[in-house]
Amino acid sequence: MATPIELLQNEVKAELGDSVTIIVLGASGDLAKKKTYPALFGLFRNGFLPKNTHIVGYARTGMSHQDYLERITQYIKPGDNNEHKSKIEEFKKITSYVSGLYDKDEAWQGLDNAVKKSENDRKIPSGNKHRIFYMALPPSIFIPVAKGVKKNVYGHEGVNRLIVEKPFGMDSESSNHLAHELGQLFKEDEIYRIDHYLGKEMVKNVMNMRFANIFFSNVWDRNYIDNVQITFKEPFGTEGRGGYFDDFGIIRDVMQNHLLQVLSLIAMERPISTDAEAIRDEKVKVLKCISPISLDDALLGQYVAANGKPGYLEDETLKNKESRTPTFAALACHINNERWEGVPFILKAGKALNEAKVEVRIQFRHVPGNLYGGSARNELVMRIQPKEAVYMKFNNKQPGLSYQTIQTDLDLSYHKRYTELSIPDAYESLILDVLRNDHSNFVRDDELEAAWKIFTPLLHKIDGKNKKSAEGKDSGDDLKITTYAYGSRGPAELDEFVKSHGYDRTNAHYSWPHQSVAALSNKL
Ligand SMILES: NC(=O)C1=CN([C@@H]2O[C@H](COP(=O)(O)OP(=O)(O)OC[C@H]3O[C@@H](n4cnc5c(N)ncnc54)[C@H](OP(=O)(O)O)[C@@H]3O)[C@@H](O)[C@H]2O)C=CC1
Ligand SMILES: O=C1O[C@H](COP(=O)(O)O)[C@@H](O)[C@H](O)[C@H]1O
Repeated sequence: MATPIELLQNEVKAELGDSVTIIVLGASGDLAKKKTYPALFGLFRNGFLPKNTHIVGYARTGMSHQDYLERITQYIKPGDNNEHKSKIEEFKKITSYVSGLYDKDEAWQGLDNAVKKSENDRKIPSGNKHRIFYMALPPSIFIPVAKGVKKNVYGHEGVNRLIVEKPFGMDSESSNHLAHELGQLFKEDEIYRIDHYLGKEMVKNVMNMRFANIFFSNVWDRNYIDNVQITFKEPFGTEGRGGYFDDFGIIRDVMQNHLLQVLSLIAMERPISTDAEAIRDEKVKVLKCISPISLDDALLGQYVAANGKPGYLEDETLKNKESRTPTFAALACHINNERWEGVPFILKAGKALNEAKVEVRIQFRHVPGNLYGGSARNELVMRIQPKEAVYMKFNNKQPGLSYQTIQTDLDLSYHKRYTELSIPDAYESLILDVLRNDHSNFVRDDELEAAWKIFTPLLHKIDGKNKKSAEGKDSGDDLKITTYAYGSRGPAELDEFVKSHGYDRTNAHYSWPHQSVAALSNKL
């Protein structure tokens, strides 16, 4: 019987046979060196790339072959054994670099010639000359690059796939424009819009957890769940990325995409199958039930200097030194359907906070007529990072002579349970999905449209705050942006905000990971 790894390898083979050319556009950039090439190496090392693979890097920067190899391997984790080191050397042999412009047909033809030469050198038969284009580029050039590729480098003797990185537009209008332009050039099934959160282990686990466990199905609705929080916390600011970040803000950076994707997996109905379109159909349906976020449901903040760390406005790369762009937001989404009416889904995200953490926290209702008085509410938490875990806060008799009810947990911490496991990076998993032609973990065009509708009115208000009129007023005057200290838990108003949306910590004196049993008994 085939192992899980062999099954995946077989799926790649069924799709691409023995050959593919992967073309990394923007190969000189940050994403390419930090994520794309290390992920490609991971796939190569584990035998997922077809045996006749070549990777061509393309960008404007002139680089020697040696410089290119050094650049693309600098973020590959150094292995502790010779086999790993020799794999890196083998990996270097299957890649080359072409330098050229993004707006000249001759330059693209130069790339096409290099790809054709490589295909001929590898003696790839017609029909198997598959080409995968990975756009690791700034969004400002997505459309011209897609046009150049389609006109000059698109293959006619095999399949073509185009991987696009976020951001997919700035609002509904620009996103629809991008979708329209890409749609003129590539078929929807050739396009893979990456949201790397969909490649994270715990995010991929949401469907398995929800739909492979009977005990969740009957409690997964407004009758049992009081509120859901999806939280993203980073302990560092925008240092060095202020130029990019200021045009986007925290909502466009991680909420409209990463956190909303997680929300749709938690909230969607059961798909008719695990087929990509079935899953994406359900995600679109639930997104369409969410009303645009109102001002009353938003708490926005920007970090200020504290503990020797600079405030957002002190970031040297920031052009607008009076920027009102939020670096923190808590937003309550309301899903107007039979399952979720009255259950707020609170998205919270911030830079320069007190810790690194991404999690989903589902808080259940109080036990009606509880025999044990005011016991704490149950919570189911999916820790996405760091240290993947699923834990359930639940109430239990205090072990020993006491009859008290105490809050404790059922804890599935991956690093304790799966000690031999090394979880692949999200990008590795997603590029493998492209090779297997599985769109489940990629964003469909109508999903994007529905997602932008939820955020665009609020985003336009925020954008208005950065645009002052002649009288010095801004068009977002009714919108408050508060401050919080670098390294804090966020704005002081946050606890009140989540409380006002139902989050209740009465009698919850316990925090995960659990205290030792000895520590508990000492407290008796
Ligand atoms: N960096 C990261 O960690 C993440 C990035 N992303 C997304 O990935 C994509 C790429 O990001 P990243 O690698 O950081 O981007 P970079 O700014 O590093 O750009 C990638 C390459 O594009 C070329 N380039 C940059 N600016 C321009 C321009 N104005 N006109 C033409 N070419 C330009 C440069 O190559 P050359 O000049 O050599 O042609 C550069 O090396 C973006 O869409 C980003 O949002 C998503 C998640 C994380
Ligand atoms: O897309 C983005 O995500 C990162 C966070 O990704 P993670 O995998 O490290 O959780 C975020 O830092 C960045 O601002 C944003 O553009």
